[in-house]
Amino acid sequence: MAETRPDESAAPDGGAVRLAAVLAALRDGVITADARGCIQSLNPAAERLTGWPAAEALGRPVAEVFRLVGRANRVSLPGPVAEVLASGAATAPTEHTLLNLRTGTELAIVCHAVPLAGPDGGAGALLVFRDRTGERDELERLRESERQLNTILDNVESYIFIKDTDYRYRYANRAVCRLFGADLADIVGRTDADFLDPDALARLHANDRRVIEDGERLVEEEELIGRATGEHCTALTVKLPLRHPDGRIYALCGVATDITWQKRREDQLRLAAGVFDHAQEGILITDADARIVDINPAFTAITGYGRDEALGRNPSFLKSDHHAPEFFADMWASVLETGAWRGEVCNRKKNGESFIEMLAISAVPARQGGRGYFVGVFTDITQFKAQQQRLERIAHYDALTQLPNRVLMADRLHVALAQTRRAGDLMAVCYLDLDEFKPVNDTYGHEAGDQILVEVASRLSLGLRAGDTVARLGGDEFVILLAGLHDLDECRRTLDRLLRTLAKPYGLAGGVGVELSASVGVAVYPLDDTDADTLLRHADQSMYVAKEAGRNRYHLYDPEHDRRARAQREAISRIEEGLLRGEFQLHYQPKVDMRRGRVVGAEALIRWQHPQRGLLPPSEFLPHIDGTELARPVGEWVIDTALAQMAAWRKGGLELPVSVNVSARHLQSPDFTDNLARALARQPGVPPSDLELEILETSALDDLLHVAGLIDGCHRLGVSFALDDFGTGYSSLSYLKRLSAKTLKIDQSFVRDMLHDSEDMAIVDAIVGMAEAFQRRVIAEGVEGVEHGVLLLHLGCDCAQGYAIARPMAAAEIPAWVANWRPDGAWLQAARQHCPKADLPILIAGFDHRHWIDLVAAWIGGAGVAANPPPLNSHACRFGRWYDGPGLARYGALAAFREIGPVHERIHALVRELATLKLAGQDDRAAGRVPELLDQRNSLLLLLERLAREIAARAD
Ligand SMILES: Nc1nc2c(ncn2[C@@H]2O[C@H](COP(=O)(O)OP(=O)(O)OP(=O)(O)O)[C@@H](O)[C@H]2O)c(=O)[nH]1
Repeated sequence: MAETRPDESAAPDGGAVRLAAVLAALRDGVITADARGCIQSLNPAAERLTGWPAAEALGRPVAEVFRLVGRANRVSLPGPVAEVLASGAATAPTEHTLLNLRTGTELAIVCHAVPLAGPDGGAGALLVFRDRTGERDELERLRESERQLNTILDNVESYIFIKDTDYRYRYANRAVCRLFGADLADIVGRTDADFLDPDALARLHANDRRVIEDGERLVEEEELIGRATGEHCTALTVKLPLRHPDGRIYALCGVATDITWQKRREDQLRLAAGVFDHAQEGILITDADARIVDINPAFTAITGYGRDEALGRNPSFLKSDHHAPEFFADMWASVLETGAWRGEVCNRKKNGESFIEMLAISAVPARQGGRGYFVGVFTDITQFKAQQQRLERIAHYDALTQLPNRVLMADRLHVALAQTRRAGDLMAVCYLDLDEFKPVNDTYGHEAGDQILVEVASRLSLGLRAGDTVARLGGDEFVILLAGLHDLDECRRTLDRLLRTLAKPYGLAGGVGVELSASVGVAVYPLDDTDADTLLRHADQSMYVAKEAGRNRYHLYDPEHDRRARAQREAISRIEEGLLRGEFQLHYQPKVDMRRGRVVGAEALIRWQHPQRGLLPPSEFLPHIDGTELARPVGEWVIDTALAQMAAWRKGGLELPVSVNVSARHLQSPDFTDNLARALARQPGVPPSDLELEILETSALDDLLHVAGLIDGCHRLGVSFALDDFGTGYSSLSYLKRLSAKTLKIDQSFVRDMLHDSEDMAIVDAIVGMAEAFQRRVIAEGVEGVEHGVLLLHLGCDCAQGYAIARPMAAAEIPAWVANWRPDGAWLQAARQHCPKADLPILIAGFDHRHWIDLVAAWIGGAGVAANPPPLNSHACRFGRWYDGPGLARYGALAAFREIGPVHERIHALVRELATLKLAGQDDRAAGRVPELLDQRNSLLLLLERLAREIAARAD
């Protein structure tokens, strides 16, 4: 702005007028102030800008009219006039905000002041200011617009950049910065070589040159790969030259859009289209209304229908009559409900041929606004199905008879079993095997055999109900499943009918007729309540029973019999295991000569030290192996062990003969004698004569002659035999005669009861007599009381074995027992005394009385009255019955006999007294009188002895 110098005007009037005109014309406000800072003049622009008319403003301080506030902080400022007046120097133009007091309007101004000499010669100041509000707003608008542009540029996905003619970046938006991994400041001034992968550089540069040098506008696809970030994209780049107004190119502007995703999508679509076109599977696409909208070439290849024939139609035009309408209804229900369906469909081709396809339908959900569609993919599996059916036939049917084979039969059996369980009726599994089929084959040839098998299959099939199954397992074996039976009779009737049918002649070529029969094993569920496999096995087992029973019959499986047989097998195998594990041991029961007071031997008795059940007697396990193969190894173990024990005792100075029990099975094993010889040889210190073999007289020695020979063979080795349990068999006499056993062992049942059973005594007496007659030794088993021994001695049997002598004991206890054993006094006395057999009843009457007294004493001494008392009537006790009966008849004439009666009566009277006391609860008083009772007993026994002596004396 030009300085106003009114005081320097050469022509006051003209100059003043011109000056006023100039001032009036100026757009800048001009204010002059005197040295005090009061306004001297202001031009119209100043009036307008400050809002102060000159008339009001003149004379006022400048600061009142021209009020300045800071642009940023809005604090009032002193203004340039004050500065000039204070400093005397001009101020530089400064931008401010001028507040116009009058209007409240805020203006942006630029102002400066210069010193000014007033007309009075005093100092003053000239203030010049211009309204810049319009310019400032424009600038603000420009800045705002730039900010917006940057925001847009930085937030678009596209890469936007400007390069100068040296191909250096002048601008890059944030997308570019991201791709380059650099800030804008680091990009500006650099070239692509600094940021992009070298591979793409040459092509990019060529494009840039076409724009910069040739002025072309390019639209190109470019690969952009950030060197630092590795970020990669395919971009569609638009590059255009930027020109000066004169047309010169000064820069290149590029906008690159990332089309990577679109490219991929395009690739995918291309791929999908390729798959669609080249797939082997037929593909059809329908709209939501099931109208075909597309098919692929394979569809045409499979069905024969071209696009024109298929498009717009419902796929049901392919359907055959194979499926019911419900099939398709279900199919679509599944597609709509689950979005998919998969299965086999039989359709019809254009040429009318039906084919089977494996079809998968998928519902493709609707996009926004759309209705979705369905895709069906199918493969022609007709060939495969045919092959599968062929294989299935081979796998499940017998090629010769066309009957179900074992596999299909097993399947049917499982199903039938489940049905039977549900229905609660019976099912029979019948295992049928032709009888003597091999000879038919051998005689008439394999082909004839085949013909018969086919005929058998046919007869069986025709003879059954629809629900039954007949299957051929192979060879001449068939299985028949009879389901829904109400009772066993129904099963029997069917089997009888089948057997009759099969027994009819089979006609062969040349008029030959062959007759055949069959054997059938039958397991009936649920009588045999087991699983399918086991039923079949049981039927098979029963078929063998039918064969063994004579063929041409059926045999029903018996579960209980099988259970017992199984238990038996398990027991045998456990015993075998026990033998291997050394769980068996021998105990020894001494045998004595009661007359001479000598121990004459011991019987070895097997025991099983069972790990769980403890020590088991032979009755617990030997019956299981009786007659089995295992009898031999167990028997051999017994002989070996007994011989080893005898050798051990001998070493300790005890020479004790031992007898062992030998089972019939063991004895009759072919190499028995040889094995025995080897066992003896293993113990050379033991004389064979010390070993005695006890064989059961009852053990059904089938072949007496053979056994007799065996016994003789063993005798030659020096080993003797005893017939055990003698008297219990049917042909004891015959055995005695035929077998050269040295010893007879009287069975303990006779010995035990002979005191009370005169018949048993008679048997014992007879056996002793026989032994004497045949010159055999005799020994009694089961001697449980001293009286048994006494009676045996009187009967002439000196040797005995039994609990009254010793129980079986461990081998280690035997030497001490032998050393300490003494015979009972009664035996020694009986040995000295001769008692005619006819008078032995006196002896027995004595035993009876003694026994009765023992019972009475025990009853009286026992607590309470729980047990019944022995017979109290003197004629009811065994002694009384003898006395009144046989005794009176034989000895009634003897005084010694008659004396006995009153004593016997007194004893009974006393016992009745004691019983009364006991029953009255006076147990102690009753017990206190027992010695009195024993005294009276002794008196009676003395009288009996006297009677015996008297009789003996008379006999002498
Ligand atoms: N023809 C013919 N024979 C067969 C076939 N399969 C097996 N065999 C014969 O059938 C016979 C079966 O005989 P077996 O059941 O063992 O004996 P079997 O003579 O019937 O005597 P048992 O069954 O004891 O009454 C054998 O000779 C086999 O060679 C076949 O497919 N065709």
